[in-house]
Amino acid sequence: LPPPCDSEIYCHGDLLRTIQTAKLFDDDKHFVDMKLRSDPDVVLSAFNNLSRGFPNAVVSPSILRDFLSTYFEEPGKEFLPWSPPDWHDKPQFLAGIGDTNLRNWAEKLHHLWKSLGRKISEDVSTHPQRFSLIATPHPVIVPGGRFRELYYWDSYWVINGLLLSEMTDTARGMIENFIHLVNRYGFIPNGGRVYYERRSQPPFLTLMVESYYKTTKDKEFIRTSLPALEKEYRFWMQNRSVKVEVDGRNHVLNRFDVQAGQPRPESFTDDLELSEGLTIDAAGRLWTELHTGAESGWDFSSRWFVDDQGKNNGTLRDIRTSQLLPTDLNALLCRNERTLAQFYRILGNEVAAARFDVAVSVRLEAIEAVLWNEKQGVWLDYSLVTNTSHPAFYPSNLAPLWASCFSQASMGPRALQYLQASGGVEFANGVPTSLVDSDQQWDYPNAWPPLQHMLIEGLSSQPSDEAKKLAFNLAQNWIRTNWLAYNKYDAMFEKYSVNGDGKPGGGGEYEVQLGFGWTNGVALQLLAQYGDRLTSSSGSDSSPLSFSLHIGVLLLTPALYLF
Ligand SMILES: OC[C@H]1O[C@H](O[C@H]2O[C@H](CO)[C@@H](O)[C@H](O)[C@H]2O)[C@H](O)[C@@H](O)[C@@H]1O
Repeated sequence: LPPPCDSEIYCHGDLLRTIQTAKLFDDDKHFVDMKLRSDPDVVLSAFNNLSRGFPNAVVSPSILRDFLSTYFEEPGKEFLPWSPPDWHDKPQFLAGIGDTNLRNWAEKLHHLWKSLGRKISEDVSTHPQRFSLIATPHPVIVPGGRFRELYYWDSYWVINGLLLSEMTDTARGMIENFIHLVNRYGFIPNGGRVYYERRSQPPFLTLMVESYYKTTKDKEFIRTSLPALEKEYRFWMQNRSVKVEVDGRNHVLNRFDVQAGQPRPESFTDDLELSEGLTIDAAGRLWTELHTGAESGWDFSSRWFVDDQGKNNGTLRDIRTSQLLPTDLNALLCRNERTLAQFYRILGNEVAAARFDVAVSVRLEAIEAVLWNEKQGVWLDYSLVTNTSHPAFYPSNLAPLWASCFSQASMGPRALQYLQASGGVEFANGVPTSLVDSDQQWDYPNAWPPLQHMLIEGLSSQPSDEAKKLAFNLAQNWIRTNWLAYNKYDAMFEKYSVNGDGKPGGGGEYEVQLGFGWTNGVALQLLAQYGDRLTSSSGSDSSPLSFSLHIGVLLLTPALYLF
């Protein structure tokens, strides 16, 4: 299997292994974000000379540090400070927020775009071989903290926030960057670094264009974007789809599936340590699945663990993301297909629109046959190992509601019942990513902004008052959590804990990050949608009693959640 990219500095080879395993930095991402002072051949030959001076010996950390300061620059040098020129005071949506505390806070969130804007230095385009950063034609809004570069699915919520902030030029520039990346790679990499080059993230480009169109009504932008949107769609259908037979009928659904058989450069030692004791083949399979888990955006989660018996169980060593058909990815592709049909219709191209109508019908049939679980009354990830559903609760089980991709009207109310009985909406500080406390960051007790938003949007689009009320309660809980944390820490976080009011999330392989692109985007969207009703002072109807009972059950009987 190929390495994560071709670069012998940033993606494979002795230099990468030596520096990362010497653990000179707290975070492996530090080294692979450093800029070269000379071209790679010069640096590689200097490194070979250096190691030749120490036959059979480990080069000492101080010599490696000297080597790094001679040949590399600290991360971050590839950007110039950039304040988006279309930023202006008091975008209209602020006036719709009734609660004065929340309105003032929303204004501060609107200000944060200025601190997250980055312009890429021209040096990156003229000497690409000296950078791990991938040059894009327009400036970007980054998530923040260690995430110094653009990220794919994060940018959907960032762009929605920018559009509310009336920063349409910045939003358009970000979309054009992604179009540029599709044209260059045939798909959009996970993020703007060469070490993300072999994997993508959940495909949100079509929905970014939809958001931009809804704000600007710019048909011409749809026309110019469509070839790239089609190209990305083809990538997912040709490289990330699989045939599955259920009840004697074949269906095609999508999965995450990356071909890169070495440790992730930005988490090199984590991946190496995780593979200790495995054969070379088994280690290669594990690394491939780690890349695949990262492609899902849920890196990492017990959602992807499959033990020897094929059960949704185990630890990170049991990660088998490629062996699952995820509900959310398929709901997203269904929404993409429907949106592409609408785009073609807007442009008057009925033939192309009909092609995507057919894709939607085929997908709806597959979602019903493979992902809908009649017993639980919800959609569940489907295992290619056991040909059965994975029964645990994840907010992603409700993604077809968000995408409006279900074939029978009764499925909406049944999914609502499932959600209410699942235990997932009992928490006053957000909906956890799962009910399994695995110490991975995409698991209990962490709650992530995009998942809250998809759930709330899905519920609020349902016809029933009950679903709409739940959507509002979840929005109120989430805003309260973000707001309390902001007051305590003067910061927005990439994720929060459902335990404790205004507590940042944790777990996983890096410290919780501040900034934070998608968190700000989601908070602004909820403040705009529910601004007349949200308050800074109260929670929702969640009862503390059911919360503590739930925690009791969670800690005492984890096996319950496996069936
Ligand atoms: O370095 C570890 C991993 O970090 C990223 O993943 C997390 O942050 C991203 C940016 O906010 C987010 O898109 C992703 O969902 C998070 O899990 C990176 O995307 C991973 O590829 C990387 O391995």
